[in-house]
Amino acid sequence: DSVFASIVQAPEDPILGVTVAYNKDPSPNKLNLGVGAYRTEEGKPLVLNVVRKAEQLLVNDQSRVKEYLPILGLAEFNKLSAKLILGNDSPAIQENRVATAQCLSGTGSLRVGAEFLAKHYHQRTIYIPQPSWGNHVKVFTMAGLSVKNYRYYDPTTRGLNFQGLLEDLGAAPAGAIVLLHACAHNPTGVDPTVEEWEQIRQSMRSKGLLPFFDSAYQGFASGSLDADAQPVRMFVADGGECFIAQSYAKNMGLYGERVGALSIVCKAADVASRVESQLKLVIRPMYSNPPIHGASIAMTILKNSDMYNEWKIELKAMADRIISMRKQLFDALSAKGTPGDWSHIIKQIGMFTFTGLNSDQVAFMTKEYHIYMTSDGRISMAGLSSKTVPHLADAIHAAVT
Ligand SMILES: Cc1ncc(COP(=O)(O)O)c(CNOCC(=O)O)c1O
Repeated sequence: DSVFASIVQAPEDPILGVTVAYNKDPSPNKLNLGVGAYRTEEGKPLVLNVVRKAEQLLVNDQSRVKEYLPILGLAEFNKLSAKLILGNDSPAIQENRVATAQCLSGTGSLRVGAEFLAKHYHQRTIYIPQPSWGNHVKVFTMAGLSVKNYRYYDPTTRGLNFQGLLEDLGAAPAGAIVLLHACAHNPTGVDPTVEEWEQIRQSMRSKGLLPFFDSAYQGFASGSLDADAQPVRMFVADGGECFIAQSYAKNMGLYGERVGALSIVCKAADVASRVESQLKLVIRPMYSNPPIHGASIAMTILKNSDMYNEWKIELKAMADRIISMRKQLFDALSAKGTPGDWSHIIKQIGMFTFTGLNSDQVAFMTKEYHIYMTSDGRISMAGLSSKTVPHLADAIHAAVT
């Protein structure tokens, strides 16, 4: 018999498995609020107009070939990605202190950064928020880091457990790596305020903790690329070092193109160039070099000011639609007099609302109302439309009364 006869069936991914269950449901009014992918008011995936335009330019450009990219990817894409998150006037960029590699979207950027740290950094412990994106633990563990948690979400206030966060980071060993969601925390939608970020920065720098920013939603939380990059820029402004993983999946809608970048901000230019050379040794045996198409689309948009501005308008429209879904859901529950305080729905930001519904209530909503969402009570607001808000409000109302 097969040499793999003893292999057992793996469980479905907690997030992607929701879509598998949704697809199997024959109900006409089923609603998928699971995976964090933007949907229009009509419930359809969105390809940004500016992305279509960029693709058209690429297709029409007869000079383009399909040669291998360098190990670190498209150099101009890397420069433009660093500028996007660090700001055009970033001293770190001007002083050539940033090593950037085009990676396979956010996940690939996190993984390459983790493998680099496991190979070159003296501390192998990474602290991630409790809760965090479900894939974080696996990405870092697979890279050989040991994962610990720092308190982040307070279920009683459905807000930030700021004291717990400071205590846990204060108790971390000197030099420990700390994963920080740059904006729009997944799954809670709870972000520190600017003042709280400043306190976090001071505390981390005083202990020499190494920040690893995960920026998967820049521009998606507030609608402003600069506002959503503020926390990252505060840390980089102090001259310290940090890792930044960027994803263009959500804010450019390039999900399946796997477009992202890892930037390592170093204290000196010669360090950055040596770090960059070592990044190549991590990437070469992993996937050799990154895919050309998606990064070419992103680069075309980022380098052309008209297209960049068009992108900003479309990005804000997506963020605004999500914010209006928050308001509509909150208003619908208020109108129904649904028991409980639902103000967190409009206080939280980004793609997700951490409803506070428990797994039994989620299971009830799936069974009775065909609402598909992760069992931790997270709903992707992008999956809602004005037409479907009443159905969700009915389900939540029934689940809590
Ligand atoms: C915080 C965070 N980091 C990184 C990523 C990585 O995304 P990608 O590798 O697609 O760029 C994601 C994407 N999340 O996927 C949607 C969901 O949670 O339902 C993310 O949320």
